[in-house]
Amino acid sequence: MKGTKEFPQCGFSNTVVQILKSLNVPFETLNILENEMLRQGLKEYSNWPTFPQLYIDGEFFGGCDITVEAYKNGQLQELLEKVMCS
Ligand SMILES: N[C@@H](CCC(=O)N[C@@H](CS)C(=O)NCC(=O)O)C(=O)O
Repeated sequence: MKGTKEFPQCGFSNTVVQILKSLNVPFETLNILENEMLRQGLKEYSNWPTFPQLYIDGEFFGGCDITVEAYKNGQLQELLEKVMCS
């Protein structure tokens, strides 16, 4: 993401952080603004051109829009429950 969970530096990144915090799930963040190699490398790895990028259980889930949509329709909560209980 851009910034950290303590100090998001972009509104899109902040939105995803707030969703994860509201769901009370453990998560870590990496600040791509501090690492240009990570910034470019993650875009290639996920084949996704922007940040934030949410990974759940090591798998790319989506950016901000996808996360918000999945949160609203309950799919995000469902997936997180599955992953946390496995
Ligand atoms: N629609 C995107 C919004 C995120 C976005 O547009 N991020 C831009 C601007 S903060 C970005 O990461 N651009 C590539 C870059 O800065 O390397 C989403 O759903 O995540």
